[in-house]
Amino acid sequence: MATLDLNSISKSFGTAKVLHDISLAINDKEFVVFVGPSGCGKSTLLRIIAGLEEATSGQIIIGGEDVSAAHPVERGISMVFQSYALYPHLSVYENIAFPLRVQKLEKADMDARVHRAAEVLQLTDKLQLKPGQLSGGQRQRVAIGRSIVRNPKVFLFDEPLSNLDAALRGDMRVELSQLHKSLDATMVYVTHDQIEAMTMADRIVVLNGGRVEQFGTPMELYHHPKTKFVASFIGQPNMNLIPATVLATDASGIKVELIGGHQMALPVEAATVNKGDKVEVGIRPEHVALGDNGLEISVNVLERLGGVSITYGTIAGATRFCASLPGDAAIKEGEPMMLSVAPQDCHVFDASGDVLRRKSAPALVA
Ligand SMILES: Nc1ncnc2c1ncn2[C@@H]1O[C@H](COP(=O)(O)OP(=O)(O)OP(=O)(O)O)[C@@H](O)[C@H]1O
Repeated sequence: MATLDLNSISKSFGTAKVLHDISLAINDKEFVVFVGPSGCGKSTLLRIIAGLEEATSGQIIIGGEDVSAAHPVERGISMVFQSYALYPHLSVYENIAFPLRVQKLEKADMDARVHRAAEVLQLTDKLQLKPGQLSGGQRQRVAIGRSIVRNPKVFLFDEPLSNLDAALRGDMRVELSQLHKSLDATMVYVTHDQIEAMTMADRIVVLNGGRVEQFGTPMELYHHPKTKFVASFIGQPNMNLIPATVLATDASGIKVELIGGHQMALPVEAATVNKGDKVEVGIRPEHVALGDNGLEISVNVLERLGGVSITYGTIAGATRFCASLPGDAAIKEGEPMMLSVAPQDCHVFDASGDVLRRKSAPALVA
């Protein structure tokens, strides 16, 4: 069993507190991704799990055992870095075997483990080559091979794909997901790329300013973001946020007027807002349709991608609005378009950025 529990982890560098009381329970064999903007503390948290950095307070529990004070090599973890950190003068075989030589493993056992890792990573015919003769993706696979042979309880990845070009990153995402399935291992993966997070994770931790904003499955974060920060971080293109004023509240929801004058009845809990309050209504670009009676958008730029038409424009001449419409939508750059959106697809955020919980029943105020 390789569960990983973080109990109230905090970290300060001098007077700067960069991690605030982080507690997470990661399941055995789970693929968890830490995501967030630059400087939010992702790498520091990963390095604390690895034992490369010491937490100011809190505990790291791996497989039920408190390893907070243990040396990195005693924690049963293995870390893959963004820079592959391969030895250029050693062959692929020797690079993968390196940690086993340090452990003074018997030759036959070492040979078997290196070949098994090479097979999983499709590097068998590259074992005699030097890193300089490999592509970026192949080098990263060698670095992963070096971590596989140690049979760690938990794999840690720190932005392992960010040195690769976009196409190769896409291929490696798929390979890493397959690797996770074939190794049946617990993996923690750091990235600032929300597409990597959405496609690979069983669950995602969204970090913001050293705090956990939300921990959930990709679809929980997409459909039920708890904060404006999560809502705008997850999903591509980003969620639109439209300033609005609360006109009325009652037991069935709230009625708002969006900037530009469009009024909507939205089925959300009204407990934390009052008439006259400013809120923001979040609408995903893919949750709109061309319609007669709705939001009026001036289209500034139109991108036709074949399968979808993406428009960038404004509401009321100021608030930016992006729409993603299926196929060759009947719209033109420089012209206004009317969009409709279903109330149940709207998210409402109060002035502090917290979401107003959606009501399960779709009853609306009149
Ligand atoms: N050794 C250090 N000494 C002082 N401050 C540090 C140190 N390491 C990190 N920090 C600070 O801690 C904060 C979090 O850094 P961290 O590298 O964990 O962020 P990150 O989310 O991984 O960012 P990025 O995506 O840019 O790598 C930053 O403000 C950073 O400046």
